[in-house]
Amino acid sequence: MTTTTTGSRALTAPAVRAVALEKSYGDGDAAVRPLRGLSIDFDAGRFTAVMGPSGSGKSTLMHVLAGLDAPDAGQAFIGRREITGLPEKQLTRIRRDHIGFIFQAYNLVPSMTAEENILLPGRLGGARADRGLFREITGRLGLSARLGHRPFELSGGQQQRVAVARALVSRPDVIFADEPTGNLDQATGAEVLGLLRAAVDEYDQTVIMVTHDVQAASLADRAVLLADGALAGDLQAPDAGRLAAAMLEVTR
Ligand SMILES: Nc1ncnc2c1ncn2[C@@H]1O[C@H](COP(=O)(O)OP(=O)(O)OP(=O)(O)O)[C@@H](O)[C@H]1O
Repeated sequence: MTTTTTGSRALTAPAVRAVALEKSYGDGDAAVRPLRGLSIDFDAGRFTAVMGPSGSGKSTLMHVLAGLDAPDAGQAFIGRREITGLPEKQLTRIRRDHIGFIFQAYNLVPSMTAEENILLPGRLGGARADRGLFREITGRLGLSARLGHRPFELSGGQQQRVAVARALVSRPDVIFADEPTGNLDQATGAEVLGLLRAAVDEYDQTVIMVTHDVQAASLADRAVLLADGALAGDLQAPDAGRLAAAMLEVTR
């Protein structure tokens, strides 16, 4: 495995940390508790898959760790920095400078072209995009001919690829990906997973990816399993067979 460190990376291990996170929605009989005292560390420069049954709290965890949603109790850290309770302005800066997101709702700006959407995080931060990297990533994702299109002119899968490119071009310390291959054909999905793997191996970034796909998760260095808002499994160098067995165990 080749690992090139950038030298300027501000984060030290763990890159992301959750401490006793609690989150619930609604009241009384309608209440759901997607996070129930969840604690977990994600080491820097590693690719971790997050698996678990539907409703086990995976997306909620990602939103809380990325500072997009506040927990009811507990703490979330990006590097050494606690993000829980930070004012929105500081959270925005941390997200812009350190985090890339590939979420199920792609959050593309409707009035902007694919190219403008991809370059948006860098523009907000005043950083100049690396054009070579931009061309490589959009080329590998099959977006070169679509860069002038706005989101409504793109298919769901193309919009998802724009969101993937946007999360990668600014080379953030941490990439949170929630089902990043959900809408893609097998070949494009494999390309996305390859880019995420390369972000870790070649650029020392940290990737945390929610997936239901044991094949996709087997490309990760580690897989954690959630059940009922708590940690139910933790596998190093997971293979698809062990993952399928572990998933069966937690869905029982
Ligand atoms: N904003 C919200 N308001 C109310 N309930 C919510 C909200 N977000 C999530 N939930 C509920 O919290 C629970 C956990 O949801 P979450 O999306 O974290 O699960 P998940 O493991 O990602 O599921 P899936 O694999 O189906 O995407 C679910 O019961 C869901 O309906």
